[in-house]
Amino acid sequence: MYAMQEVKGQKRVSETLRRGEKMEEKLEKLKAEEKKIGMTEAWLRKHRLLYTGATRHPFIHSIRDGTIDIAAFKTWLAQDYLFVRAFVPFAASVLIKAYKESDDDTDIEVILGGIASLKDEISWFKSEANKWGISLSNVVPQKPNKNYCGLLESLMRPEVEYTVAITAFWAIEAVYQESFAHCLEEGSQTPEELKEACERWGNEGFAQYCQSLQKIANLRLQKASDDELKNAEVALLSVLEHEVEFWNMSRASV
Ligand SMILES: Cc1ncc(CO)c(N)n1
Repeated sequence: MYAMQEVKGQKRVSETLRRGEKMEEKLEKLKAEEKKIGMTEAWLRKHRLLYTGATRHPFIHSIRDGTIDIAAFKTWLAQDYLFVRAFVPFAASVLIKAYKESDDDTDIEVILGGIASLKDEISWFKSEANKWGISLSNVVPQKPNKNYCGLLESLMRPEVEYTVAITAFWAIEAVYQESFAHCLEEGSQTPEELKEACERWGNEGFAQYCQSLQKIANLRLQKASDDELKNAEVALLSVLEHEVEFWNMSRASV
């Protein structure tokens, strides 16, 4: 009898918590509408500290001020090569979701453009590794890399909605864009031999591609259900956390 009451009590508590979460999502949506900004911008404001942690990491600062230990850069390069290889099937899964769920043809074109440049990116990783004397065939993924690839795997599942997947996709690309663009800004002292790497993600074309992804995500989020909104916000936070861990991993290797 007592146990039954307790179960009912717990149910009530979790129901109340769920309602609270739903109200919070609605509030965020209203705030975004009021400020005439997209949902993604509203979330980046809400989670500013974490976003700054991912885009202004000490690893990035050390590239920008020229104090980077080249061993850390080499670790990052080798590990990111593995990450990008795992990112390709994730991007393909987003493409499939866009084909099935989007009513806007241009979504496919933006995502396809991203996939096409991944082919070029993989070639770049190979020649860059060659330049630094790294053999990519013997690289073992480190724990934070495995965890991040695990997140990609989970987001590839068919039951993950397009809105959630495209939000994560945008966030993954945007973190690199913001991080590496920072290394090329005026006053930066990025070593000459690292500039090409920074250019890959810090260039204007990549910035525009990220904006296109963000626009798609915002349009989808505007029409999303409370559940989708919640899942998309959680996916965004997971991406940011994994990005921080990825930088930490690269820096800790020296
Ligand atoms: C860890 C990581 N995040 C984002 C990108 C952008 O594609 C990348 N190459 N690697």
